[in-house]
Amino acid sequence: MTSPRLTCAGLTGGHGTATAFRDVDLAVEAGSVLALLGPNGAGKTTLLLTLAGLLPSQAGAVTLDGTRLPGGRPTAANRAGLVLVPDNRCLFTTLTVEENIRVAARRGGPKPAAMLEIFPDLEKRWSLPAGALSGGEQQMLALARALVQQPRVLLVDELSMGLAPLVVEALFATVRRIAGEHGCAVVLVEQHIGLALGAADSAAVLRGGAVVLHGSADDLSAEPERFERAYFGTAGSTPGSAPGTAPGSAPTSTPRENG
Ligand SMILES: Nc1ncnc2c1ncn2[C@@H]1O[C@H](COP(=O)(O)OP(=O)(O)OP(=O)(O)O)[C@@H](O)[C@H]1O
Repeated sequence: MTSPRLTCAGLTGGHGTATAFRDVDLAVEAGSVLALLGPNGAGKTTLLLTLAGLLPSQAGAVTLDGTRLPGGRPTAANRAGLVLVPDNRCLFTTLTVEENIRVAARRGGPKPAAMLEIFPDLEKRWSLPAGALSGGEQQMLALARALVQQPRVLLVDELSMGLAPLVVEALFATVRRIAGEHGCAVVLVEQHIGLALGAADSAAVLRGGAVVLHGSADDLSAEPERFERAYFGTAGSTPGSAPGTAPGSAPTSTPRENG
């Protein structure tokens, strides 16, 4: 039996001595997408930064293909194949699109132009500074910079931030393609619940630093009331925040509700 591409077990972390999330167990298979959802301040970004080694964990372990990663060591995590696309995209705004990808590329890896196969819209922007791109194009460039590193695990924070839903939908389709064709495991931290569940294989809801619901994306989409209870901690509904109609919502397994 093969181990999942990425796991965390009993992972607890935060900022300094303050704990932002605790006892998180997750597993993501190669080629699949996990959506990490939850209200503001739930601890999603802090968890993602801890998985990427940018913050030290307070307890627990992260493994990649069965090998434990040293906590709090971003370079080691990156060398092992973990690549983070942060919510601020981290582009060099005065460098061209091509230069942005080139500085991220690894020796012996794909050439920057190979990224045009996945992001053809960047071709007409190839020689422009990244700062001159639209928000959606900048997000494509951020993903291209990640992909040129041939990630085994792609961690994406708030892909949808500041973008129109149609642009987000296209980007999620690209992320799905990246997972499928490149066989990497993807963790998406997202506020856009419906679109994220539509793009993901599995999802976890983090609230108050704890995973309160975890299951297949189809199952979570099929049970909006249960999802909202977990997400908001109440039985009430908030228009526009419920998971949208994810495709293929037939249940395949029962979502796990924790508290
Ligand atoms: N740099 C920091 N220093 C200290 N505490 C922080 C820092 N960043 C975040 N926190 C705290 O950690 C907790 C979790 O924040 P985090 O940003 O991980 O949540 P989130 O679920 O990503 O929220 P959002 O969806 O609003 O981005 C919050 O209580 C927040 O105030």
